[in-house]
Amino acid sequence: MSFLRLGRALPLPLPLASRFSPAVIRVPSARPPLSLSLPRSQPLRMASSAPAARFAEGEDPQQLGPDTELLQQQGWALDGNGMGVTKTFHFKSYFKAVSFVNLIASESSSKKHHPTMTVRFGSVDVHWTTHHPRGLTHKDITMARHCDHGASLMGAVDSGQGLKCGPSA
Ligand SMILES: C[C@H](O)[C@H](O)[C@H]1CNC2=NC(N)=NC(=O)C2=N1
Repeated sequence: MSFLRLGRALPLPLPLASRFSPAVIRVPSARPPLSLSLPRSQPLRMASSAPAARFAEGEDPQQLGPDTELLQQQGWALDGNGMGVTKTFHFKSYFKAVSFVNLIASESSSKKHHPTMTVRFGSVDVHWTTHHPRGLTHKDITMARHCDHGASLMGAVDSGQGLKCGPSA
Protein backbone atom coordinates (compact mmCIF):
# COMPACT_ATOMS: atom_id res chain seq x y z
CA MET A 1 0.00 0.00 0.00
CA SER A 2 1.45 3.31 -1.09
CA PHE A 3 1.42 6.47 1.10
CA LEU A 4 -0.92 8.23 -1.40
CA ARG A 5 -3.56 5.52 -1.24
CA LEU A 6 -3.52 5.58 2.58
CA GLY A 7 -4.10 9.41 2.46
CA ARG A 8 -7.18 9.02 0.35
CA ALA A 9 -8.59 6.20 2.44
CA LEU A 10 -8.42 8.20 5.77
CA PRO A 11 -10.03 11.69 5.30
CA LEU A 12 -7.94 14.63 6.54
CA PRO A 13 -9.44 16.70 9.43
CA LEU A 14 -11.50 19.73 8.34
CA PRO A 15 -9.95 23.21 8.78
CA LEU A 16 -10.69 24.56 12.29
CA ALA A 17 -12.92 27.46 11.24
CA SER A 18 -15.34 25.27 9.38
CA ARG A 19 -15.78 23.07 12.45
CA PHE A 20 -17.32 25.91 14.55
CA SER A 21 -20.88 26.91 13.99
CA PRO A 22 -21.49 30.70 13.46
CA ALA A 23 -23.22 30.81 16.86
CA VAL A 24 -19.97 29.84 18.60
CA ILE A 25 -17.65 32.38 16.97
CA ARG A 26 -20.11 35.29 16.82
CA VAL A 27 -19.05 38.41 18.81
CA PRO A 28 -21.72 38.98 21.46
CA SER A 29 -23.78 42.10 20.86
CA ALA A 30 -24.09 44.85 23.49
CA ARG A 31 -26.35 43.93 26.41
CA PRO A 32 -29.73 45.59 26.51
CA PRO A 33 -29.99 48.33 29.19
CA LEU A 34 -31.11 47.17 32.61
CA SER A 35 -34.71 47.98 33.25
CA LEU A 36 -35.59 49.67 36.52
CA SER A 37 -38.97 48.89 37.95
CA LEU A 38 -40.25 51.02 40.80
CA PRO A 39 -43.76 51.11 42.16
CA ARG A 40 -45.68 53.91 40.38
CA SER A 41 -46.46 55.61 43.69
CA GLN A 42 -42.73 56.01 44.49
CA PRO A 43 -40.96 58.84 42.62
CA LEU A 44 -37.38 58.23 41.49
CA ARG A 45 -35.11 60.10 43.90
CA MET A 46 -31.44 60.82 43.28
CA ALA A 47 -29.09 59.69 46.04
CA SER A 48 -28.05 62.73 48.04
CA SER A 49 -24.39 63.17 48.98
CA ALA A 50 -25.08 66.06 51.35
CA PRO A 51 -24.05 65.10 54.89
CA ALA A 52 -26.37 65.66 57.84
CA ALA A 53 -25.16 67.81 60.72
CA ARG A 54 -23.87 65.78 63.68
CA PHE A 55 -24.05 67.80 66.86
CA ALA A 56 -21.90 67.02 69.88
CA GLU A 57 -23.39 65.49 73.00
CA GLY A 58 -24.98 68.10 75.22
CA GLU A 59 -25.83 70.45 72.35
CA ASP A 60 -29.42 71.40 71.54
CA PRO A 61 -30.28 70.27 68.00
CA GLN A 62 -33.48 72.39 68.07
CA GLN A 63 -31.30 75.46 68.38
CA LEU A 64 -28.26 74.41 66.36
CA GLY A 65 -30.24 72.97 63.44
CA PRO A 66 -31.64 76.32 62.26
CA ASP A 67 -28.35 78.07 63.15
CA THR A 68 -26.46 75.64 60.93
CA GLU A 69 -28.93 76.12 58.08
CA LEU A 70 -28.47 79.87 58.34
CA LEU A 71 -24.70 79.42 58.11
CA GLN A 72 -25.15 77.25 55.03
CA GLN A 73 -27.12 80.08 53.44
CA GLN A 74 -24.07 82.28 54.12
CA GLY A 75 -21.78 79.97 52.15
CA TRP A 76 -20.69 77.57 54.88
CA ALA A 77 -20.84 73.85 54.11
CA LEU A 78 -20.92 70.85 56.37
CA ASP A 79 -17.73 68.83 56.13
CA GLY A 80 -17.62 65.19 55.01
CA ASN A 81 -18.78 63.69 58.29
CA GLY A 82 -21.18 66.49 59.25
CA MET A 83 -19.19 67.29 62.40
CA GLY A 84 -17.80 70.56 61.18
CA VAL A 85 -18.39 73.53 58.90
CA THR A 86 -16.10 74.92 56.28
CA LYS A 87 -15.89 78.00 54.04
CA THR A 88 -13.37 79.64 51.73
CA PHE A 89 -12.88 83.40 52.00
CA HIS A 90 -11.43 85.32 49.05
CA PHE A 91 -9.29 88.47 49.16
CA LYS A 92 -7.72 90.85 46.69
CA SER A 93 -4.28 90.58 48.29
CA TYR A 94 -2.18 88.06 50.17
CA PHE A 95 -1.70 90.60 52.93
CA LYS A 96 -5.47 90.86 53.44
CA ALA A 97 -5.75 87.07 53.54
CA VAL A 98 -3.06 86.87 56.23
CA SER A 99 -4.63 89.77 58.16
CA PHE A 100 -7.91 87.88 58.18
CA VAL A 101 -6.11 84.82 59.57
CA ASN A 102 -4.61 86.98 62.36
CA LEU A 103 -8.01 88.42 63.19
CA ILE A 104 -9.46 84.92 63.57
CA ALA A 105 -6.37 83.75 65.47
CA SER A 106 -6.82 86.53 68.00
CA GLU A 107 -10.46 85.64 68.70
CA SER A 108 -9.57 81.93 68.75
CA SER A 109 -7.02 82.55 71.49
CA SER A 110 -9.44 84.45 73.66
CA LYS A 111 -12.29 81.94 73.15
CA LYS A 112 -9.94 78.91 73.36
CA HIS A 113 -11.48 77.48 70.22
CA HIS A 114 -9.26 77.12 67.17
CA PRO A 115 -9.98 76.52 63.48
CA THR A 116 -7.94 74.77 60.86
CA MET A 117 -6.99 77.43 58.32
CA THR A 118 -5.25 77.05 54.98
CA VAL A 119 -3.81 80.28 53.58
CA ARG A 120 -3.47 80.58 49.81
CA PHE A 121 -2.35 83.48 47.63
CA GLY A 122 -5.77 85.19 47.68
CA SER A 123 -7.97 82.98 49.82
CA VAL A 124 -8.27 81.26 53.18
CA ASP A 125 -10.06 77.95 53.83
CA VAL A 126 -11.53 77.83 57.33
CA HIS A 127 -12.79 74.69 59.08
CA TRP A 128 -14.52 74.61 62.46
CA THR A 129 -15.25 71.53 64.51
CA THR A 130 -15.19 70.58 68.19
CA HIS A 131 -12.92 67.78 69.37
CA HIS A 132 -14.21 67.40 72.96
CA PRO A 133 -17.07 66.58 72.93
CA ARG A 134 -16.78 65.41 69.33
CA GLY A 135 -19.14 67.06 66.80
CA LEU A 136 -20.59 70.40 65.84
CA THR A 137 -21.19 72.79 68.76
CA HIS A 138 -22.45 76.31 69.44
CA LYS A 139 -18.77 77.34 69.66
CA ASP A 140 -18.26 76.40 66.00
CA ILE A 141 -21.38 78.29 65.00
CA THR A 142 -20.34 81.41 66.96
CA MET A 143 -16.82 81.34 65.55
CA ALA A 144 -18.09 80.79 62.00
CA ARG A 145 -20.24 83.92 62.38
CA HIS A 146 -17.19 85.75 63.71
CA CYS A 147 -15.32 84.73 60.55
CA ASP A 148 -18.06 86.18 58.34
CA HIS A 149 -17.89 89.44 60.29
CA GLY A 150 -14.09 89.56 60.17
CA ALA A 151 -14.05 88.76 56.47
CA SER A 152 -16.27 91.69 55.64
CA LEU A 153 -14.06 93.95 57.80
CA MET A 154 -11.04 92.76 55.80
CA GLY A 155 -12.79 93.41 52.47
CA ALA A 156 -13.45 89.82 51.42
CA VAL A 157 -14.68 89.52 47.83
CA ASP A 158 -16.65 86.98 45.77
CA SER A 159 -14.66 83.96 44.60
CA GLY A 160 -14.38 85.30 41.03
CA GLN A 161 -12.81 88.57 42.22
CA GLY A 162 -10.12 87.09 44.47
CA LEU A 163 -6.38 87.24 43.77
CA LYS A 164 -5.32 84.18 41.77
CA CYS A 165 -1.99 82.59 40.99
CA GLY A 166 -0.64 79.33 39.65
CA PRO A 167 -2.14 76.41 37.71
CA SER A 168 -5.41 76.33 39.70
CA ALA A 169 -6.07 80.04 38.98
C1 LIG B 1 -8.12 72.90 76.49
C2 LIG B 1 -8.50 73.60 75.23
O1 LIG B 1 -9.30 74.70 75.50
C3 LIG B 1 -9.22 72.65 74.30
O2 LIG B 1 -8.37 71.58 73.96
C4 LIG B 1 -9.72 73.33 73.05
C5 LIG B 1 -8.63 73.98 72.23
N1 LIG B 1 -9.13 74.40 70.97
C6 LIG B 1 -10.12 73.75 70.36
N2 LIG B 1 -10.47 74.06 69.12
C7 LIG B 1 -11.40 73.38 68.48
N3 LIG B 1 -11.71 73.75 67.22
N4 LIG B 1 -12.04 72.36 69.05
C8 LIG B 1 -11.79 71.99 70.32
O3 LIG B 1 -12.43 71.05 70.81
C9 LIG B 1 -10.80 72.70 71.02
N5 LIG B 1 -10.49 72.44 72.27
